[in-house]
Amino acid sequence: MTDLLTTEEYKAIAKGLSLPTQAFIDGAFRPAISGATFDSINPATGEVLAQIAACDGADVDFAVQKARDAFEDGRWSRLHPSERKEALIRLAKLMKRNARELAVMESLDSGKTIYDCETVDVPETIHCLTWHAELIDKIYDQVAPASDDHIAMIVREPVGVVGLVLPWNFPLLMLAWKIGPALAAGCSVIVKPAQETSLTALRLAELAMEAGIPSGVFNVLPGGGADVGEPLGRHMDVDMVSFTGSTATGRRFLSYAGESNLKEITLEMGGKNPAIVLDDAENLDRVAAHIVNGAFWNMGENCSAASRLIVQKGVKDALIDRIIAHAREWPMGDPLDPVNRVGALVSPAHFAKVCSYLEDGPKILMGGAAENGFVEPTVLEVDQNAKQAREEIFGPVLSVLTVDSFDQAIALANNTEYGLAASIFTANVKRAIRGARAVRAGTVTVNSFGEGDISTPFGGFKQSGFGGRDNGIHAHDQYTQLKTIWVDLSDDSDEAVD
Ligand SMILES: NC(=O)C1=CN([C@@H]2O[C@H](COP(=O)(O)OP(=O)(O)OC[C@H]3O[C@@H](n4cnc5c(N)ncnc54)[C@H](O)[C@@H]3O)[C@@H](O)[C@H]2O)C=CC1
Ligand code: BAL
Repeated sequence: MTDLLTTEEYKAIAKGLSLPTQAFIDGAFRPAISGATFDSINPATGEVLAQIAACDGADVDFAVQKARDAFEDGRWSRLHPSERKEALIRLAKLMKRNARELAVMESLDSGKTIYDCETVDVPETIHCLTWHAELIDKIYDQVAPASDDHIAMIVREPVGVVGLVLPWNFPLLMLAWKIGPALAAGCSVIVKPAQETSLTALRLAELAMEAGIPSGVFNVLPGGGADVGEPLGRHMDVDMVSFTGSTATGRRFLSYAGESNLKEITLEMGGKNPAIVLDDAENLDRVAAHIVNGAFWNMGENCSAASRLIVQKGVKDALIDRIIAHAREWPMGDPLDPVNRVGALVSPAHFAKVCSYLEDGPKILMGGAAENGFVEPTVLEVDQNAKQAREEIFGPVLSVLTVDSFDQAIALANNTEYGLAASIFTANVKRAIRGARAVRAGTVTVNSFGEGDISTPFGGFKQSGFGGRDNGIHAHDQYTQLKTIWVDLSDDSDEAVD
C-alpha cells in the first residue's frame, strides 16, 4: 500500500512539476504544425495548468507516416517478443520511479482524488503494463491438423499502425489497457488522449523513449475529437482504432472506417449498469458498501459504475438507510487532500451535464448539492422511464428502482440499450447463477461490485461494446491478426508442379 503524503506535500510536488505541452511524434516533443494550442485546466480550481499543442490532420498525417516507417522496418514489430517484454518492463519500472509525480499530474488534470491516483490509477497502470509484457513471450502460435504431406501454421501478426482514442475518466489506466497489449504485440501506436486530460499520456511517451521503445512506435497527439480523432478514424494508412468513450462517438468510428479503408474498430462505450439486490441478500451493510463504491468511486465517472439500484421491496428501506450511512463516509473536496474520496468532475461542461439530472423533480433521498465542479454523492428515487433511470449520467448519482420479484428485476436490468456490467446480490445460489446468465452484460459480479482485474476480459454487450475486449489474454486479439501458412512437405511436390 502506498504511503500517502499530506496535502501540503502534494501541493509542493504540484508546484514543482514540469508539465509536457507538445505532441510526441517520432521520439521527440514537437509543437502542432499549425502552432495552435489549447488550455489544460485543473477542474478543481479553474487554474490553467498548461497550453498544449492542438494537433490536427496535418499532425496525424505526419505521425502516421512515422508510425508506418517504424512498423515496416521492424525496429519494434520484428523484435523477439522477449525484447519487447524487457522494454515494457523498463517502462513499468520508470513509471514506478516517477509514480508520485504521475499521480499528482493525473489528479491536477482530471479532478480525480490523489487517494485514487496513488492507490489505483498509477499502480494499476504499472501492473497492466507489466502483465502484458510478461505475457507476450508466452503466447504460442498453432499448427493445424493436416496430412503428413502438409503443415498448416496459424500465426499471429501485429495488426500494424493503431490509433488509440482515449477518454478522460482514467487517462493513464485506459492508456495502459490499450498500449499494454498493442505494444507487446508489436504494433506502432498513435495515442489521442481526451482533450481534458493529455498530460500523463505525454509524460508516459517520454518515459517510453527513456525505456528504449524506439522512435515512431509510441506517438501522442493531443487535440480535439474532430481535429485528431476523426482524421485518425478516416486515415487510409491506419490499420485499426481502439476507442473508449461515449456510444455516440463510438458510432462515428464505425462510419469513419466504412467510409475509408475498413480499418478494424474496437469500441468500449457507455453503461447504465444495474446492481440487483434481492430480498434474501445477506449482510445488507456489506451490500451497501459495495453499492456505494460502485456508484460513487471516481465520482461515478466510470463506464461500469453501478448507476441503477434495482432493489426488491422487502429490503429497500433497510438498504437505502445503509447506503446513505456509507455514502456519508465519503468526504468530498480538494482532490490533493488525501482524506477525500470524491473530487471534482472533469470539466465545467460535464459538471453542467451531471447537474441537469438533479433538476426536473426526481425524489432526492440523499445529496443533491452541486457547486464549482463538485457534486455530492446523490441517491435518487426514480421511475423506470425517467431519464435518470435510462441515460448514462457519468456522475456520483445512484438511481433507485423498486421491484416485486426476481423476474421483474431481471427484466428491468435488461431494459436498456447498454450492456456493460451488472451485479446481483442474493443468498440463493440458483438465483445468482440464473440472474448472472440472464442479464445481458459483459461482466456480472455476484454478491460484490467490481469489474474484475487485468486477467479477465472487459467489454460490453449491446451498445456498450463492439469488436473485442480490453484486458486479459483476449485483449491481444484486438492487436493481432491471424495468418495461415500452408507448406507442402510431399517428397514429390516439385515433380508434381513440373
Ligand atoms: N466509456 C467510457 O469510459 C466513457 C464514457 N463517456 C461518456 O460520454 C459522455 C461524453 O463525454 P465525452 O468526453 O464527450 O466523450 P467522447 O466519446 O466524445 O470522447 C472520447 C474520445 O473521443 C474523442 N472524440 C470526440 N468526438 C470525436 C469525433 N467526432 N471523432 C473522433 N473522436 C472524437 C474525444 O476527443 C476523446 O478522446 C460522458 O458524459 C459519458 O457519459 C465519456 C468518457 C469515457
Ligand atoms: N471502468 C473502467 C473503464 C472505463 O470507465 O472506461
